[in-house]
Amino acid sequence: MSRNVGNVVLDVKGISLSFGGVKALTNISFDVREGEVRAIIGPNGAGKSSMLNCINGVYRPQQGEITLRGQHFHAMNPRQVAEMGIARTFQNLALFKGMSVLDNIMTGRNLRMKTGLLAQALHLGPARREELAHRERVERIIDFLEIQAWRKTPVGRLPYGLQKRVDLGRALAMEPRLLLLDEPMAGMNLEEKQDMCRFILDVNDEFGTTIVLIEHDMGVVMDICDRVVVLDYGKKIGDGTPDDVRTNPEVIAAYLGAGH
Ligand SMILES: Nc1ncnc2c1ncn2[C@@H]1O[C@H](COP(=O)(O)OP(=O)(O)OP(=O)(O)O)[C@@H](O)[C@H]1O
Repeated sequence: MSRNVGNVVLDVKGISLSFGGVKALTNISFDVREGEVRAIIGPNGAGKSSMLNCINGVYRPQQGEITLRGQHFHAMNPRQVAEMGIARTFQNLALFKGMSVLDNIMTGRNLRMKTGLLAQALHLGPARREELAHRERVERIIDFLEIQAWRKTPVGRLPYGLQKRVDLGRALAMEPRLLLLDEPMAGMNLEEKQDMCRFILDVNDEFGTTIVLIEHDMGVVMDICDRVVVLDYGKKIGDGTPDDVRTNPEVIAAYLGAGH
């Protein structure tokens, strides 16, 4: 991969997380560099989603620390993490099914809205102007993701692959510098996967967004990622380029053992 990768932006150090007796993550460390596409892979239950949830402030690990551009965010809630420029999409879509594509993506702008809800509801001058500016940005995202034809369609009526694209749009509306994608290709057919890969690479290329993604499809991981972290039973068993991890005996054993 010939991508321009810079300094470390996200530094995960010695993270351990348990739920009662279940150790979801044990002493996990890895870093993410500016501009790279980084994957987290591993068999089911390996701890991948838990790791993303630690990064975006949903879970508070019992041990370890995470820094974004040198700033600690151990005690931050998801909103504060989002304000630092981290957005994410979810494995199980969390869209408002009855709302249009446009309105769903608009919800991603909430974080950036300055006027209060009351002023917005009353369409007061500054609120109206602000809304128009947000609308413009959302329309640009809709163009970028090539979903103009469904702007007014309720999201629940769209095929699954398009819903995933809307979910990506909502995350992009937050103007993240670091984008976390939880299985962006899950449940998609080949064509939808190819489209999603193209959009992920375009986001990375055109907006310079750093991307961390969880993915089960090894072909996708090998094609679009610069470096890969491999988790198994909450432990890190591999970390390196796609070629490094593909030939790592521990990784091969974990996947064979899990029946992949
Ligand atoms: N909120 C929770 N409460 C209790 N246990 C949890 C919770 N979240 C995750 N776990 C446990 O932590 C471990 C790691 O789960 P996690 O969902 O992070 O794995 P994963 O690699 O994302 O799996 P999958 O590929 O199936 O999504 C599992 O044993 C899971 O049951």
